[in-house]
Amino acid sequence: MNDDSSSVSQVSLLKQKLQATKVALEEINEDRNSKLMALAQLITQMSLACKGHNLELDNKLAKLRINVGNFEHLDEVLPELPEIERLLKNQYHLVTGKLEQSRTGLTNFSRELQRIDSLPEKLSREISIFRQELSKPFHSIWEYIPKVEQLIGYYEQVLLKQQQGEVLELLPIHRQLSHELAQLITDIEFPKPQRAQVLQLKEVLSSDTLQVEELLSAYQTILRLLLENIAREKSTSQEFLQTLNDALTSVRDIVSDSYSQTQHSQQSKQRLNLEINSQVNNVLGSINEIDEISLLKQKITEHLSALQNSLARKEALEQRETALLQKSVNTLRKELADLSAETLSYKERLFEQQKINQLDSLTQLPNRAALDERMEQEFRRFQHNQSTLWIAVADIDHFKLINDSFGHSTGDKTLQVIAMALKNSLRDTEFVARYGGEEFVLLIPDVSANDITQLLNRVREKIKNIPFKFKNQRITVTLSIGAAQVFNGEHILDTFERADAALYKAKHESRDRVIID
Ligand SMILES: Nc1nc2c(ncn2[C@@H]2O[C@H](COP(=O)(O)OP(=O)(O)OP(=O)(O)O)[C@@H](O)[C@H]2O)c(=O)[nH]1
Repeated sequence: MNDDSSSVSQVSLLKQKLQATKVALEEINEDRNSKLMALAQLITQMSLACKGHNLELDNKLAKLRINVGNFEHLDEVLPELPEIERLLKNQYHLVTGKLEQSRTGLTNFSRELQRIDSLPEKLSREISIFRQELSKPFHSIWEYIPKVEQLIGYYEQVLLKQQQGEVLELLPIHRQLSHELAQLITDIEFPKPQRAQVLQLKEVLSSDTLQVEELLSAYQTILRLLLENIAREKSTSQEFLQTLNDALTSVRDIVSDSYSQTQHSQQSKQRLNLEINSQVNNVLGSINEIDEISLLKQKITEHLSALQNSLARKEALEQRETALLQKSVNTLRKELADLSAETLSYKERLFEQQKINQLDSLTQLPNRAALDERMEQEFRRFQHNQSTLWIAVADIDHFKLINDSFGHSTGDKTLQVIAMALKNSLRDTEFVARYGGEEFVLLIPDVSANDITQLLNRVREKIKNIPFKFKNQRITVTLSIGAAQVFNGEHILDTFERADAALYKAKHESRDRVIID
């Protein structure tokens, strides 16, 4: 019994140990599985990181991911591993080679960047340090990418610097060109539809913030406008010449037609005249030869009838000739009337163009070309009549200040108002032109030396009293005027010089005054 009970207890002990071992084994299994799971996850992640470099490697890694995730097929993984390892090694060498190539590329590019002349010194130093860093090899793509970013950053800075350089670099020659162009378009007369655009261009060209691109584009626009005008003018002249040519051709045709018809009827007439003469001779012959009165009567009647017939033909011929002549004359008259209408309209257009060419587009006062013409006329009149003639040069005081304080377009409006006031303060026989900028020239005939100062001071006061109001500010605009009388024996251009010198004096004697030389 005792033996039996001890056997039972031994069996029970063994059972317990077995149970404990089973539990321990299960724990080991679980532990192994969880470690394998972690390993499988690591392999999966790593293989995913390698994806996309090499198709063969990708396939192997995909298979590996599936098999390590499934423990039952773990054995199938083992034979594949050496091949995967070989592919990975190859891939590693390939990537290292590529990285090395990229490093050389970056080094070359950074060296090129450093060669740029306008490279700021600070940037050049930064690139030198960058190049030193590039001397160490890259181990992974992750070292390469930031370097590329860095280099792109330097490149951007270089571009920015160059762009800024281009924008800011408005050389004195550009300023001079813009002023010359602004002056040029003031002197040229543009047709009405183009004027607003030209004034706008002038404003751009006079702006302090002018950019080179704006200057170039202004040149381009003005050139285009001028070419358009030339083409228009050319086609107007061509149209006129064409009409003239057509009219002359048809006149020539009419004249040559009527000439050949005249020739033809001249021959017919000669023939008829011969006929008539011979018929008259026949009558005379019959009178001489025939004595018997009844026979004579019969013969003469025959001759007279033939004569009548010839005369009727001659009359018909002459009527036809007159009718044709009338027709030719009518056609010629019509052609000439058309031509003269066309010539008149062309003359009017030319005259209009001439008038436009002599007007200043901003102020609508006569321009410098008109002034030259008028000066010559007045000078001739002065020489012929020995009358008096004055030249006055008037200049707005501190006009630049108006532009600078209130803008160029306010300056333009001021010029327009003053121009109108100047024009209205003169008599019809007197003349005012815009000489350029804020300068006007007056030609005043038939005024005595006593009256000229008073006259010009009246003009000066008139301008001074214009109630200008800019930006709610009451502004007084004044004029300085210099004047001189044309002397006997002096050329008018010398008088102009003296008037200009007098203006210079007025400017230096605190402005807003008239000085007579
Ligand atoms: N708005 C405008 N300004 C013009 C025009 N033509 C010339 N100007 C400006 O007129 C100004 C003339 O300046 P300055 O020659 O220094 O003469 P100012 O300021 O009148 O000074 P003083 O003549 O010495 O009293 C410049 O700023 C020119 O740009 C124009 O058609 N329109």
